[in-house]
Amino acid sequence: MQAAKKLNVNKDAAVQTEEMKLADTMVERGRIEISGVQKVYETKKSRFEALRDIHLTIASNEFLTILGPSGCGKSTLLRMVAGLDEATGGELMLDGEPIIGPCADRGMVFQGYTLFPWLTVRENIEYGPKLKGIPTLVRRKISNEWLRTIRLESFDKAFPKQLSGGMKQRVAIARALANKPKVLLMDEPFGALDAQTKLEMQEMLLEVWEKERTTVLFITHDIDEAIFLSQRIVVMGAGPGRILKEFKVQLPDRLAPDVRETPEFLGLKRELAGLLKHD
Ligand SMILES: Nc1ncnc2c1ncn2[C@@H]1O[C@H](COP(=O)(O)OP(=O)(O)OP(=O)(O)O)[C@@H](O)[C@H]1O
Repeated sequence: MQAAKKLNVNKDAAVQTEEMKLADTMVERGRIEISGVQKVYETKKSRFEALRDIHLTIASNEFLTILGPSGCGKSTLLRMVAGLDEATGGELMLDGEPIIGPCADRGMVFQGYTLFPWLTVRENIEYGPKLKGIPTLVRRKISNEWLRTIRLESFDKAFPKQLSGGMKQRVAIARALANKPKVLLMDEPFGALDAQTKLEMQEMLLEVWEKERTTVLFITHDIDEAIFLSQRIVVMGAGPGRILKEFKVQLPDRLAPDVRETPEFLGLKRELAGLLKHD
């Protein structure tokens, strides 16, 4: 009887754990809703409409890229999602809550290197968890794992000035994700890198995203980069900034060495180039 009871208790606990796991996967984490957003820059003498009537929903765990020419308002939109800038019309929500300012639930990686120069690589990665009060040993485990993922284990004690551009951006990604944000916001993060390093970084980001499945909002004007990385691409046009069209990206095998030569990749590339040329 006792044994049966014990068994039952264990079974209940196991079922409970499974149910909790299931509930966890069902919770929407990192869903962004942008509804009718407008941005007007106004001074006493001038009025400039940077964004008009933007409607966009980014699903939980989605990798979405905004592609568009210089000045179409990509960064303005991303800054609003980050809570660094306010819309002059419309609404932005994260998981059903209005976005009213910056918060640790949105990690950011920009083109300019944004590491703390006075902290080592490991300290940069542990910065967010430390602010959250995570104990030293757990922080060490988190940073060890990230140092392995970004292949910089032997640079743990190095300072940002001792790193190459690509290495700095790897640390910036690790630092943003070590904090377990709901959303990762990336504004041309590889824009300043040489072509080869850029390709390596794109592959690393894809690997990390496959593992973490954080919602990513990525900004670029590089068509190849957008196709390689994204599940969906939203093309914006300028004057005023608005959404022109969106594309679902379906590639046979994204990490195959010849992915950029596949008919799917080249066909989409042609279509995107045509759209950007005619806007
Ligand atoms: N603070 C500001 N005051 C006035 N105009 C601004 C301000 N910030 C941005 N703009 C204008 O809004 C428009 C959109 O700028 P934004 O930086 O969002 O474009 P972008 O698509 O990200 O460009 P890029 O690819 O060159 O970074 C531009 O014409 C820019 O000049």
